[in-house]
Amino acid sequence: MSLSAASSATSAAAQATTTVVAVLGGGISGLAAAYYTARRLAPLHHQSEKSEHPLRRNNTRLALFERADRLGGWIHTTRDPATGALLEHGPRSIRPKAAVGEATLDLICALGIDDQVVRVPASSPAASKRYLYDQDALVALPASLGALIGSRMGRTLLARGAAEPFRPRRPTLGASITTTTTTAGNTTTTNTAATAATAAGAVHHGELAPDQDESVHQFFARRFGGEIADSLATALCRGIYAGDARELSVNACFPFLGQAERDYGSVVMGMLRAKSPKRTAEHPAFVSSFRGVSMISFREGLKTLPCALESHLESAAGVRLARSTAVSSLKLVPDGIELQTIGKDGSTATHAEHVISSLQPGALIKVLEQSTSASDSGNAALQRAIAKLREMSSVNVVTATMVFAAKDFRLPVTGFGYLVPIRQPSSVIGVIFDSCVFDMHQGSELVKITAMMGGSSYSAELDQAVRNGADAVCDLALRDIFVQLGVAPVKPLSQHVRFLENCIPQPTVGHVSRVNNIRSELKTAFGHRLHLAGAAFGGVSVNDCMASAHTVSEHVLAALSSIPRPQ
Ligand SMILES: C=Cc1c2[nH]c(c1C)Cc1[nH]c(c(CCC(=O)O)c1C)Cc1[nH]c(c(C)c1CCC(=O)O)Cc1[nH]c(c(C)c1C=C)C2
Repeated sequence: MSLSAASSATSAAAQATTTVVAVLGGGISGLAAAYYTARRLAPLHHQSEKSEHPLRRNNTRLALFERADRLGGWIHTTRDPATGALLEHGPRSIRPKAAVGEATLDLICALGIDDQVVRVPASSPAASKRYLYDQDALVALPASLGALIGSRMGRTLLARGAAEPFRPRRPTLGASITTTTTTAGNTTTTNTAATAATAAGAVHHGELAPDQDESVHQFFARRFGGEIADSLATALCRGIYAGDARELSVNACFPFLGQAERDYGSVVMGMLRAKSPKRTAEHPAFVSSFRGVSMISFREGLKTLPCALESHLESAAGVRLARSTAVSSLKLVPDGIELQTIGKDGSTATHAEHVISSLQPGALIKVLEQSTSASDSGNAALQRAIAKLREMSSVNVVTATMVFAAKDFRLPVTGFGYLVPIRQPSSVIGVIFDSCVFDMHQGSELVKITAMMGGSSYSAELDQAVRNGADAVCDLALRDIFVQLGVAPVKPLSQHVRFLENCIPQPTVGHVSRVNNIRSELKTAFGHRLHLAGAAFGGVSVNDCMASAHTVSEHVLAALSSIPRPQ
């Protein structure tokens, strides 16, 4: 479909406002998708100023719809009125590593917020020291080879690691995998038929050709043994997904592990030989200045990034940011998609040539349930997409950030924080030592920690505490934290609790094929005009969200084939 055909409004959409691209959702994925798309549409908009080019007639080239009145989604930074400490209620750091991290650095530079970046050097304790609270003891995760050899965990890991290259590869498709694991003294034997997965398409979660899938726990148990699976693997899955290693997919969560096994027959060998793909930086001097940097944030916290994207888009010609506006349905029409939106001024129709959804699966299902394709086969595909989306799940996380006076409370160790494996009874799944990581976000007279609770281990006890209010949640967290840290109980100066509903999508076993399936059904239902971005479809880190937004934006721009690429 040519751009000119697409931008001439149909009779059905005669009353509708028009746009070339509509973005659903104004979290970091939606903002990044809007930014990358608008940036590439902008040169054409200027070129078309003196012409009758459809983009000129179509004054809005990009519209973003967000149900809330605030943009930024889970990235939410505030200041504690009591102590002045900076509070991150969602993600709190970005890793400037690998291609996705470098792309974020380029974006930071392009947005002109490079002078506000704060850095955590890889050599600092915050970057190099992490702990496990396992079997009633706080143990350091070995950071160096020397430390690794000296530690009990290191010896287990080394013994397993040395044996790992000689362990057999995963059985082939259709064969069954038998895993024996030991959890809290109980031995469980799981016999799982290897899941067949299609290899179509590529998202971050599935750049591999996932011919088979298994849980992260099964993978670790098979390659390194039940002890490592029960301790390290369950803690790792909590520390990234607040999830359960027995349910999460190894192909989706740690694609490089399966790839290493496929390519080299061994994770250890694969890791030793792994080469990260080369990427050409847009701002090479800035990007290379982050060698030896492990994590970054901004002087005023992570909100600096969505706020900069928002102000950039606000001032860009032809871009409309519709806050407090929910999309209620989509309808495939001959030359695009007609969106029904509900805002402060009531219901409106918008005609878009392409739609990028960054909505979470739950919100997308609600929209799709009210939507229609153009044919019976399209509507059947739409129903199949909804059914597959319903198979996706996410978890609720409760965060409790507590600020103490440094004179009353000292952490017994420095570092990033600690994780609690599933086998260890605990009300917290992990604790971040915020003031060790970004000391500039609160004065040196304050100590700030964040307890992470819930996720796949959301308990009745936590639920009751949530119902009883913030003090009850903090009391529950501190009851265990003081014991785990081996310090005397002390009252915080201030405490802040957030209930983050469905905040982390869970890429469970079969995720890669599920996502490929949903994408393909939606292509049928919406004639290749509806595109998916966001953490549930492309990876949970801030970097992944922005990288998947970039990829989707490139697909849309390629589809708008009559738009010339800027020189
Ligand atoms: C205890 C709960 C959680 C902690 N962080 C998160 C949860 C649910 C969320 C989270 N952590 C990571 C990501 C990916 C994005 C990124 O910044 O790279 C997300 C969404 C990163 C991460 N955190 C830990 C590890 C091993 C990783 C993978 C990347 C890396 O190797 O650096 C460990 C970890 N997470 C938490 C703690 C307390 C902890 C270790 C001590 C908190």
